[in-house]
Amino acid sequence: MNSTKEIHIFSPGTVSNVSCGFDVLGFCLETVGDQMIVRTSPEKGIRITKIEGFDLPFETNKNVAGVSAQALIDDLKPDVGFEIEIYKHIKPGSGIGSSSASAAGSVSAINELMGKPYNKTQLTQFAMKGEAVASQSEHADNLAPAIFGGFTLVKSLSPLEILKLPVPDDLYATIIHPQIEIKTAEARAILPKTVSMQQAIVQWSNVGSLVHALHTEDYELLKRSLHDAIIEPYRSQLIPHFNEIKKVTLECGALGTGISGSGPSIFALSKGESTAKAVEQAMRKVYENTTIDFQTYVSKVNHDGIKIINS
Ligand SMILES: Nc1ncnc2c1ncn2[C@@H]1O[C@H](COP(=O)(O)OP(=O)(O)OP(=O)(O)O)[C@@H](O)[C@H]1O
Ligand SMILES: N[C@@H](CCO)C(=O)O
Repeated sequence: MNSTKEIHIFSPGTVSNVSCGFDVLGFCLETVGDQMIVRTSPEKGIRITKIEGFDLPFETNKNVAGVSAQALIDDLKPDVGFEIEIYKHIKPGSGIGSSSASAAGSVSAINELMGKPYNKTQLTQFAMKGEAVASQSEHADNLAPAIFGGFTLVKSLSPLEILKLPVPDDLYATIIHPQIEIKTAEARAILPKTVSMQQAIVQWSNVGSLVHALHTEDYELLKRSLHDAIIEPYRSQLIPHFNEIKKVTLECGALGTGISGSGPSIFALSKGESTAKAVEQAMRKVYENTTIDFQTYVSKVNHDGIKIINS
């Protein structure tokens, strides 16, 4: 192949866990994400040639975009190499899938450039190699919604099986991101190694009913399912004013409020944009009375995942 081919993509942020579904549930955001440009090059291998937005490693074996891309080309053995440019808008360590956006983005872009030799599950598998570098554990609950779009459930990691779930039409997410960094690896290290039977029963009942609520567009059931009996009590201690934000957003009409991924971002789900915006104002008020810098977003759930801007 002689001529250079190039693709420009939007790689979305994602909310994983969704309260009750630690390491299995996630959904994709419409308005939050990175951009990436990937092009073929005659020189074989992967090179990260530009990173804008945040200070991240250029070394292919340290940047998740490079690790994922390398996993793909180790399998595909293409007769070209690839240059990757990352325009980062999602702060690393934010809890809205910063590392996943890069890991999912590089493999999806290369797949497009090479004529789609892999399906979405295979792309997720390659991207997991990158995600493992960031969080020191293999999990796919941010990658799956970034690659498949919508709500996803990671049914199993080995073999990797991902289910795409329906998204109720009027569902909106509100996110507040306090500008502190919580590394996924550290937020995992504080979790208990075992859970009680009583906690497990509550949790799997909530996961089951949340999935049913998505299928039936039952917002009231969704509300009764968005609870986390296991992880939240530990991780919420790392997030300033978490309990207050939870209280005011629920008072405003949010269906549920929880930690986005491993935090520090907090997400709420609401029925309707006007409630989601009221929830945003309620969240902002809590941090406006403190010295904490923050950003907020209101977003529909993105149905398609990674988007090709042009190629
Ligand atoms: N391309 C990249 N984008 C983001 N983070 C990267 C990238 N490459 C390497 N990293 C490293 O990954 C870590 C951030 O990943 P981490 O999983 O902790 O955060 P996150 O992706 O925002 O969180 P979450 O998965 O909870 O949404 C940082 O140490 C960062 O340096
Ligand atoms: N499920 C993961 C997502 C963070 O990447 C966790 O909560 O640790």
